[in-house]
Amino acid sequence: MIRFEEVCKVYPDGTTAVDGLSFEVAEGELVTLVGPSGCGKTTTMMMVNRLIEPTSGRILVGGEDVSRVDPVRLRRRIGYVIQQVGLFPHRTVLDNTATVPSLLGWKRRRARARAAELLDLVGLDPKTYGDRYPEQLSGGQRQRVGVARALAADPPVLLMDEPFGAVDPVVRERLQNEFLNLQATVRKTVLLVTHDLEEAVRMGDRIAVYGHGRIEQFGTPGAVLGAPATDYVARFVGADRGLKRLSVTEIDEDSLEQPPVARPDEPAGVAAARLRAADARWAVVLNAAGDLHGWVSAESLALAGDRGTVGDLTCRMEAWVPLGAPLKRAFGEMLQHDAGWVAVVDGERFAGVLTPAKLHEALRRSVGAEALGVGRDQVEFESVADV
Ligand SMILES: Nc1ncnc2c1ncn2[C@@H]1O[C@H](COP(=O)(O)OP(=O)(O)OP(=O)(O)O)[C@@H](O)[C@H]1O
Repeated sequence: MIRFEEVCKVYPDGTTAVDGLSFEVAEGELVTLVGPSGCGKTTTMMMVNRLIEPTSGRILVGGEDVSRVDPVRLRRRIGYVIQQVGLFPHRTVLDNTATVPSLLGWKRRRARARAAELLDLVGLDPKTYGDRYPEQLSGGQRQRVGVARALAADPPVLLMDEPFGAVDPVVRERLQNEFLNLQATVRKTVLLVTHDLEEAVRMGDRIAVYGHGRIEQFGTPGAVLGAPATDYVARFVGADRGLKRLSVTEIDEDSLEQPPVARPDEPAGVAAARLRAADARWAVVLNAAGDLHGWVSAESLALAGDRGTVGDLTCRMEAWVPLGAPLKRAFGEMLQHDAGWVAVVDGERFAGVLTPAKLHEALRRSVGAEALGVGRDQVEFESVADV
């Protein structure tokens, strides 16, 4: 969808900002460009919408050489989100959002209706915020308007230059997650520039790690963190890449342990005997459909003796995560609840539990698989007991 072919940019003063760049962003893919300050990320991005012209090489968008498209028309087809947002101070939020549809000649009513729809999509109630001016918004809200405006004319391509750079880390993480949810629906082809590796890893389907004017490695976040292609990339991703991998490795069903199970309507004594025989200290409580009710300790079952059912003694499950969530989230839940394990659910269905040992095993498996360049499903590893 976006294709760079041997693109170079040398500024008039002789600075080579981009040096023979070739890569592709597939339709619906989000690629992050990450690297230290001054390595050519912004130059790369601005050549796509012709705010900067390359010295040599070609850039294609949707198969069309951008140098043959009128720049103004081109920019209306490409959403652009920048750190400073660049909202018009004297226009309301609604009018700011409707900018591109209006320029494209949409009728005023249609443009404003579309803008309201987009504000809603980025989490700003158009009735509350639509008539405000940019200065009456928080930094995070302004960024959301920036995203809404870029999406208003439904461009297939979105360029984002440090889009979440101007807000504090907490708001930043929230905006990143909101954007990822949005992207799951709108599926734009996105090129996102950042100097923050965490952001690149969290947001990108693939990451391009920039050295000076060149891509040092282009691959999935897992591959870049797990198997840095060069010393430069290894230094850039840093020694704590194992920890960063927690953010990109998903919890899968194979990584889970299956603890003993009890039913809510079961007599406490029956469950107690079963747990004793299995030498287990607790069981998960599931209903007949396999949905998670909570957990019960062997101790409370033993104390109850012949009185009552498992359901009476069931405790709420505080620490749980959905299947497919990153390992980092499971780790966070364990720490937050001071728990030795965390339940994993697939919708309502209980899928298993993740223990620290299983978490470690899953992490090792994903690092090993990426380093060998083989799919995770093709790899068999020793179990925790063998380690
Ligand atoms: N108009 C210009 N004239 C000369 N050199 C320039 C010009 N614009 C940028 N450069 C140089 O080109 C190189 C790449 O700049 P660019 O802005 O693309 O980097 P970047 O990776 O986006 O950096 P940052 O993260 O700091 O924004 C830098 O060395 C910069 O000084």
